[in-house]
Amino acid sequence: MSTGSFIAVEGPIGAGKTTLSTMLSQKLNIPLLKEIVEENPFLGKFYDNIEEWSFQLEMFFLCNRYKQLEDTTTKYIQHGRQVISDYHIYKNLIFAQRTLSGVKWEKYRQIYHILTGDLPKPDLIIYIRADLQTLLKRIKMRGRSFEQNMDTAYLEQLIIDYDHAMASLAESEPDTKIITIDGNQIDFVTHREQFDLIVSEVKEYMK
Ligand SMILES: Nc1ncnc2c1ncn2[C@@H]1O[C@H](COP(=O)(O)OP(=O)(O)OP(=O)(O)O)[C@@H](O)[C@H]1O
Ligand SMILES: Nc1nc(=O)c2ncn([C@H]3C[C@H](O)[C@@H](CO)O3)c2[nH]1
Repeated sequence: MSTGSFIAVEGPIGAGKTTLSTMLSQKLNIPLLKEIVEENPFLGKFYDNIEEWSFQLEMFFLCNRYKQLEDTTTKYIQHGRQVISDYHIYKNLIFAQRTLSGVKWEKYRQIYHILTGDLPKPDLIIYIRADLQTLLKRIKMRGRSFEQNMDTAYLEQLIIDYDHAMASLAESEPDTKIITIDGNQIDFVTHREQFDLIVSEVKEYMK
């Protein structure tokens, strides 16, 4: 596998992962793996009642991502082909450790490690950091109905959890390069030159 074969874009809800990974995929002509959102049967129920639906939702995300990454291995990674995804499998733990507790968390944690132990890890993570105001603004602008009454404390906690998770990944997977983008300041959607800077940085790493 060449350096930078597998790129993952990460960040809290509404940070711009899908937007940036789609733009990079088009610009660099790399296939894109996208999260399943609209077809997720538990997401709406989850936001109405987190306690009731969290286990089903976390398992759904985990199984979907497992399947996608398994396919990615055979289709792209084993053949040294580049691929970009709008998530890192580790995000399952970031969310699940907040939404699950007790026996359910323990069961989930064990299943997570069994399923993901041999999945491919990205060579490069692009981490979009953004503060609460920026995320709320983008979630509102995107307008998915089930996200409009999201508890701000949940989102605020996720922002902190993401910072911890990225620091932990940097330590546990030192071979993975992490590029951190300040999503409050850098607007790669409306300022083309800011997107071009990200592209240069990614290309530099992929050499
Ligand atoms: N840098 C940016 N500047 C302005 N608007 C942006 C920027 N990035 C994303 N957006 C807008 O914010 C909204 C959320 O972006 P996007 O769907 O890419 O986020 P996401 O991180 O993939 O979200 P989720 O975690 O829900 O999957 C979209 O409407 C998108 O057009
Ligand atoms: N609980 C929970 N666990 C996950 O693994 C997870 N991944 C994404 N999401 C939520 C965020 C957006 O609303 C929407 C689209 O990303 O789905 C998740 N929620």
